[in-house]
Amino acid sequence: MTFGIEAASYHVPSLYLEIKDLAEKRGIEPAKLEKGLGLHKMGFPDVHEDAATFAAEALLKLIKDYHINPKDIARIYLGTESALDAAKPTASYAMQMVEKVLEEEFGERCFKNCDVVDLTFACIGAVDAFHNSLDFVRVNPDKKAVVIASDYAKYELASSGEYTQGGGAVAVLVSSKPDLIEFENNWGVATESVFDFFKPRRHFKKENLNNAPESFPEKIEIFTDEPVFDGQYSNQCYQDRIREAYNHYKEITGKNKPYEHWKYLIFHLPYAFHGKRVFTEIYSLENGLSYETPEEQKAVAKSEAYIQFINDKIEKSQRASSEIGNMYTASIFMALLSALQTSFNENEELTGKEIGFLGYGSGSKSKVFAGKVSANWKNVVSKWDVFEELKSRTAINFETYEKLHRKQLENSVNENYKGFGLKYVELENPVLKGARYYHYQK
Ligand SMILES: CC(C)(COP(=O)([O-])OP(=O)([O-])OC[C@H]1O[C@@H](n2cnc3c(N)ncnc32)[C@H](O)[C@@H]1OP(=O)([O-])[O-])[C@@H](O)C(=O)NCCC(=O)NCCSC(=O)C[C@@](C)(O)CC(=O)[O-]
Repeated sequence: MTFGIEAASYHVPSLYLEIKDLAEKRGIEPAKLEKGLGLHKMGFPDVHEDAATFAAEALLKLIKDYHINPKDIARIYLGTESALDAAKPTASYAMQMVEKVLEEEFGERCFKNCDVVDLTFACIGAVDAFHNSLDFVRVNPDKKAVVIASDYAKYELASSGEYTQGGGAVAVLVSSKPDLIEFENNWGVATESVFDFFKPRRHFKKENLNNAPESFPEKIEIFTDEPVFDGQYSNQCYQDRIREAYNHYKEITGKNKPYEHWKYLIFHLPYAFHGKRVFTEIYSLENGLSYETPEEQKAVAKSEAYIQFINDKIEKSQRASSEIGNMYTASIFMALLSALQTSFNENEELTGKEIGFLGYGSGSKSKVFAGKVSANWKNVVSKWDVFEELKSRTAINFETYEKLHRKQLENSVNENYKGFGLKYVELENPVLKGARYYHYQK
């Protein structure tokens, strides 16, 4: 029996900012962002969009496109680091939104017996949900699981993370009928607790706040959606963890140079060119090349053989990322969709080809694993149109972007949007304060 991904869908934020507009306003050379990091557009959520609406859109699309009976979904595990609540899972919001839309066809509470939860480990949380759900279907081969990766990658204005912002969701159906990719059960894992990127409770003292009212507590702790991070250190942690997880994968499988057997290398992409920039180390180790000095490292990156390797095995997975930015947990899944969509559009045959995955989540952990493309993959991919759909987003200017970022807009940019949207957050009723209410516009 085989296990893996039976179907997949995605959703991206409805707005975007041209990276060159951001570069100009921040006094950064556009070529650094476009040619150095591979960034072209930055996906950005409208006022009514958040990680729950992205997840709901991807889930509804999955169910509709592949004619899934929602009652056959035994669990919905959602990987996110953009949780809207520290107790109530974002998955429960997404599930409720979709349940309402499906009510007419499937009756009330079609997810009544569905196991729903969030998993969090920065960008690798959805890989963890996927790993766990694969185990679940291996034990229960007659059951189906949905894994959703959904996030909004937001950084402080004018920080070095700002140009890597993005967002969106990918949902996959995991089952014993892996029409897209079947996965082997080998997981290279590497973990180390570090502070490369994290979202702690921020501490504020009353004495440091301007005009704090008398009733204000002396000290408060709040979560913000903007991380504390050290960019170059996070690059190093990423590189170290994927090397360790890759070596662990080699150890447990006994495979020699596994990357050479992979048609595509699918990375967690915090920005489009990250995978190809960091893989130089593993590539050098595998090929006996010196990798000590910055000059040696540059020489590997610029070598004809490495450039050919990138063009063959990584470039197609970067394309969606260049148009969206970091999707945190969803980035690795979107990198997969990007590569498969491109192969599909180019009429390439992938059946039986092996794909390697290198996941990373700050804080920090990497998982390295592999799967094989199934004979039915084209039927699954025929439901997507990733690059065409990206063209239907609305462009925003820099002023609108800053207002959205600062939460200064009351109304959505696209007021007549279709699909799920946040209607309001309860602020008065003491027993519902903070509850979020969503609706669906046809
Ligand atoms: C990612 C960094 C650190 C990048 O930091 P940076 O300082 O913007 O860029 P850089 O100096 O590292 O690289 C710039 C590249 O542009 C090139 N360049 C320069 N000028 C030009 C020019 N004129 N024309 C052409 N190319 C140019 C330059 O040569 C270089 O390319 P290289 O040669 O090294 O390949 C920053 O954006 C950042 O802090 N981002 C936020 C954190 C982050 O994304 N970290 C990534 C690893 S951690 C991770 O992936 C986890 C994460 C973040 O997703 C969170 C989670 O797990 O939840």
